[in-house]
Amino acid sequence: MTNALIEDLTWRGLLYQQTDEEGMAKLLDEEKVSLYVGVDPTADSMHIGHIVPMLTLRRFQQAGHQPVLLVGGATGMIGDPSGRSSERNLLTEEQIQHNVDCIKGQLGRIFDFKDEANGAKLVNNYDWFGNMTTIEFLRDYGKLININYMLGKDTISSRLESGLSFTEFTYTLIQGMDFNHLYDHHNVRIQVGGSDQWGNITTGLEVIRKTHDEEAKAFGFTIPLVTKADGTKFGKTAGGAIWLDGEKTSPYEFYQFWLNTADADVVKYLKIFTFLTRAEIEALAEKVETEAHLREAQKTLAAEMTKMIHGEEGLEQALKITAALFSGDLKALSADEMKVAFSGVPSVEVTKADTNIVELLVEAKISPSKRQAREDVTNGAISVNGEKVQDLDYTVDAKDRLEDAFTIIRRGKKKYFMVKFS
Ligand SMILES: N[C@@H](Cc1ccc(O)cc1)C(=O)O
Repeated sequence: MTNALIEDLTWRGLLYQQTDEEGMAKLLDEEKVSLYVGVDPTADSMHIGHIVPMLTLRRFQQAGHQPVLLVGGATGMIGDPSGRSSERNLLTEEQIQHNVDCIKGQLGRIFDFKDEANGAKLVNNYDWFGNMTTIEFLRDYGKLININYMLGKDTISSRLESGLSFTEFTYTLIQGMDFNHLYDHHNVRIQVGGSDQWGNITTGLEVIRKTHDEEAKAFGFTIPLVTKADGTKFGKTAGGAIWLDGEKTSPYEFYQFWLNTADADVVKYLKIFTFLTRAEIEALAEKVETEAHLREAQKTLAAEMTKMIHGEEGLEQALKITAALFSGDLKALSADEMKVAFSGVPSVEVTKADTNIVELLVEAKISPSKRQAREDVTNGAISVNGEKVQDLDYTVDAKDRLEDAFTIIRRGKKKYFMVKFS
């Protein structure tokens, strides 16, 4: 019998390396298990790369298994060298505590913590490392792992030339001890991680093997790196990473990020990121083939993701701003929404408070020359805060300042500029 969950994960392309494919499938057929994924609090928000293993765990939860989410209060203080070419800077304890709190809040948007049978559990590895002594660490755990074994790991060997501190070198053992701890105390049988976590996951299995008898059975698998068909890096825009925190990446920007997915990637992302069913995704895939210009798959992806992370309200705001920018009619937007809508547009500073529109266009380099600026105005190509301005003598002044701070100028159909007055 094939396991329906495994079949679904395979179809979604979520299984990369597995320590024991058959063993894990058998386990999942026989029992409801607990499984875990960890995240280090290196920032005060997760970004969309972090959520792929989380969403995968959520799929397990929907199938009746129990997710255990580890926030690395201890490991965050050490720094995982996996997938990094240089040593990390250490964060202070206060920063880490703050980050842990922020991340915990975000996990609530993805998981169900309430279900009596298999509600998600949250753990922090600082709870078992905070008071461990050096002697205990070296005698009880250091002895379990051979240096040669550790040097065999890509994440370690690849850093030997460029430099790797003893601190980061031990990271894999610390994470391995987590797996062992969760195995013993939370009955966790499977660890999931991004593709760079293979080395750390297998160290955990090694620790479990060494501290238990033959009967101990634990598994691990990694998830492939999310890629883009054009070869550029997924999840990054010119403005940086796409964060879950709405203050860092507004719901509108978040929505736009997904909406801009290429046709070549959109079906893959629907599988990885959404909880739409196979039939629903296949129907959308069909539309990418037959009526790609309608971008229904992208719109669905963007709506699903924005709703998941920012709720109905966030989605509504994103749709409202999107519609306003598309039609050029900004009147429906509040000053606050204007700020969100234009946070990504080029902002230019001008010095004079009250400026003739033509001069302003030139000074802010919105139009390339004075002649062009005049033409733009008379042709009706210029609007100020969404209102067309065709009068060459128009003065942009305090009445045009949104929140007393900025003015939105549009040139042509889609080019927006935020003008600030200094
Ligand atoms: N090392 C993982 C995070 C992690 C930390 C502790 C663990 O036990 C598991 C995973 C990462 O950097 O993504």
